[in-house]
Amino acid sequence: MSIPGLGQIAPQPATSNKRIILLKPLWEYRFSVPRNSPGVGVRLLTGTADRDGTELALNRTYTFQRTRSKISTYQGCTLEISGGPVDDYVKDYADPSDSPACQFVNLHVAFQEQREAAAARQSGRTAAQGPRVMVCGPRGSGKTTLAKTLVALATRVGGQPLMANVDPNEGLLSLPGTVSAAVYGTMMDIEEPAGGFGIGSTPSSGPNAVPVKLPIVYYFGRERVEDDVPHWRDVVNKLASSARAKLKEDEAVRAAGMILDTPPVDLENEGIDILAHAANEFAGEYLPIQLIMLLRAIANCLTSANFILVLGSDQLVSELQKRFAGQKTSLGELIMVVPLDKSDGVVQRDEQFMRFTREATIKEYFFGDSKRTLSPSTQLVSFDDVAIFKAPEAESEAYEGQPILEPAEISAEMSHWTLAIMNASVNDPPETIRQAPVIGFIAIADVDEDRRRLKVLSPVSGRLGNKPLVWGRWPEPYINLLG
Ligand SMILES: Nc1ncnc2c1ncn2[C@@H]1O[C@H](COP(=O)(O)OP(=O)(O)OP(=O)(O)O)[C@@H](O)[C@H]1O
Repeated sequence: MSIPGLGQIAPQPATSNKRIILLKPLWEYRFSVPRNSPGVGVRLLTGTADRDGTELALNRTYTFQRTRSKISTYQGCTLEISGGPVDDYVKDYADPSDSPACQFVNLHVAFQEQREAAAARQSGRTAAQGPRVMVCGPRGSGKTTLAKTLVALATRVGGQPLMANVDPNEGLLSLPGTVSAAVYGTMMDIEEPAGGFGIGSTPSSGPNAVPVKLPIVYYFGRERVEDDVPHWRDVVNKLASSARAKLKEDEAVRAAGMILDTPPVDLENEGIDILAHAANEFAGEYLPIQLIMLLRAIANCLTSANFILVLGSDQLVSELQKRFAGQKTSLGELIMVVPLDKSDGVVQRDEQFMRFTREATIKEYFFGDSKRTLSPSTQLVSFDDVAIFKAPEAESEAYEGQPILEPAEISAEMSHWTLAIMNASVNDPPETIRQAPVIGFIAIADVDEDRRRLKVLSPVSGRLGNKPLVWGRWPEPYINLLG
């Protein structure tokens, strides 16, 4: 029996859009999946291949959605590509040593030697420390890709490195607007858009294809470091002490070391001359220089980075070399500034794409994705039963150069914003609340000012009343999550 109307649809001929591509050693299959595409399927038929360092299993079809990335191979491989639409091409290298991947793998080998030496020394009485690597460069130079690759290669040989991110523009295992760190002791989920660095790799009430990672997250609530440098420094300091504690207490993590992803450094507009000025000449005025100082602060506070990798900027290399030449870490190691080529495959992601990605990440946090459906709880909460804080505007009198929090007046303006739930008590001083780790996020679905009630979307059920919520200024409130 057929349902009236539906039985009359003519069967569609099955079309196959499968193609086979061959990659020689160090070639890349580069792809960009448009946002309305159901995804591109990639199946490894022969050889070995990886996405940013994490290997593909043989004969399994991986589906990549809303991402721009690459599949690389060290030994050569054959791939079957299906689905789409997708913009893609094969990047060949007449001389494989021209591929930036060669530099990356050489770096990994050097770090691995340091890790093995650290592990060997650890069996004695000395608590040895693996490499602490800071990745920096201009916007869109491939920083996150390199950091991800180094972490993936380390975990492939059994290491458990600590990955930290202090660029609030893209969250690591968290929503944008945060800084975070996590130990990577297991493989990454390469199918998720961020390739193992996304929110889909964290614990949730749904099933996970690969073991989840447990990040420590601090809330910045701004897009760029320059939007509130003092607060960014505070949260980075907090993250640094958490990272230090982890490296101290866990021998496996200490031996594997740390990889740190940093915000983009923009030198182009100011020029290298400015960089020669002394620190007191540029207080707050020249952001690029300020950023370099901040990078240095990170290097110092995150247990002394002993390698600074610089992607695609000779200017930044020379500036950092000047600043760090001959300097040693607190452990007495020389700080090495290593210049690296930027891959020509790195995609410049425009604001529209980034906005779409942010929206999709927030949606995924509450509702899951195609592999894992989550059911957030919807709660009606009285204005009197929640404590929401926000930072005063930098220009306001309450700010006075110091970032503090003040109780926020609940109004319709809050609709569709995502708020951070802080691991603190509502009675704690504002500074403690602002610098507390984040437990999770809620979204304000609706504000009923007449009845003084909020409609809140939360990943788990349970009262919100005893935890302070912080309302940042970014990411923007553009989604109506309940449709
Ligand atoms: N060789 C490559 N081929 C294709 N895509 C690539 C390649 N390398 C990097 N990408 C993609 O380019 C985009 C930007 O790379 P990445 O995030 O590593 O740069 P970034 O320097 O960290 O960016 P930002 O400055 O915005 O933080 C990502 O989508 C990444 O997957």
